[in-house]
Amino acid sequence: MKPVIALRDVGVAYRRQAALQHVSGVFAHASLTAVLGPNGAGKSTFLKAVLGLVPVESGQVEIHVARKLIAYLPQQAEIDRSFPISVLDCVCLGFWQRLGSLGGLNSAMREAAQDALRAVGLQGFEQRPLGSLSAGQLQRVLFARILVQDADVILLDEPFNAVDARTTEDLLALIHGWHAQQRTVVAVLHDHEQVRRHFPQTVLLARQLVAWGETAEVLAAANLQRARQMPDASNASEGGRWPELAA
Ligand SMILES: Nc1ncnc2c1ncn2[C@@H]1O[C@H](COP(=O)(O)OP(=O)(O)OP(=O)(O)O)[C@@H](O)[C@H]1O
Repeated sequence: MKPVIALRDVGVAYRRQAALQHVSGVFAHASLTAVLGPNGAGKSTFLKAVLGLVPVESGQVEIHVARKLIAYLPQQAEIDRSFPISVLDCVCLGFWQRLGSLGGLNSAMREAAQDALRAVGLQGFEQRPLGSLSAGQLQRVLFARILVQDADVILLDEPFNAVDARTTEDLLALIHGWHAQQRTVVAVLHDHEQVRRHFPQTVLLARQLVAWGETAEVLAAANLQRARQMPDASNASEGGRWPELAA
């Protein structure tokens, strides 16, 4: 399979403190990959390094797709929900990279944004201010924005955080839809069982790369044990899944 993104011995540091070291691997075209690891393992940093949002201190990130064809969903905590914008306008931001700063929205785009809101179950929410939404509704809006973005590569940072089971199922269905359309999807997640069920490939991080490949092999007990031994990994992720599954 054609590589879309390749990392070669990538390292990232914040104020000289290493957050990621020696990460090498390839995302193949149309792959569906989870990024797992304990809190502080460098998962968000990994996505940001791929996107060029943090400088790599060593190694290289090779991107074999136009930057405007990469969509990114940051963690909800990084999104300014007080920004005075309607739900429809927020979805329309997904067109921005195609339009550039001077392009205008046309009626076809507004219709596509409405279709996207329908697809995520938020018909009728068009004029609601973003700040009035629940966490799950906001995540649906952000998925609608990715739908209109029509990206080849989609990077999601903890897309199911603070989202209920029903919304998670709906959003997982969208992810499977993107995968079926031959898009390359990478998601930072915490729920190992969910990863085993839905994500064929996994990157397991613990400040360094523990393993990258087929999910069943990556999530072998020995690898989970190695990830757990990362300094500070005792702060078990979501429901204590690290100790429970690594045993
Ligand atoms: N902007 C920053 N400045 C300084 N240190 C940072 C910054 N961002 C992250 N770090 C540190 O880098 C390390 C990796 O952080 P990162 O957010 O990538 O981990 P993570 O695996 O995504 O964690 P979590 O599961 O808690 O979201 C942590 O020790 C974190 O404190």
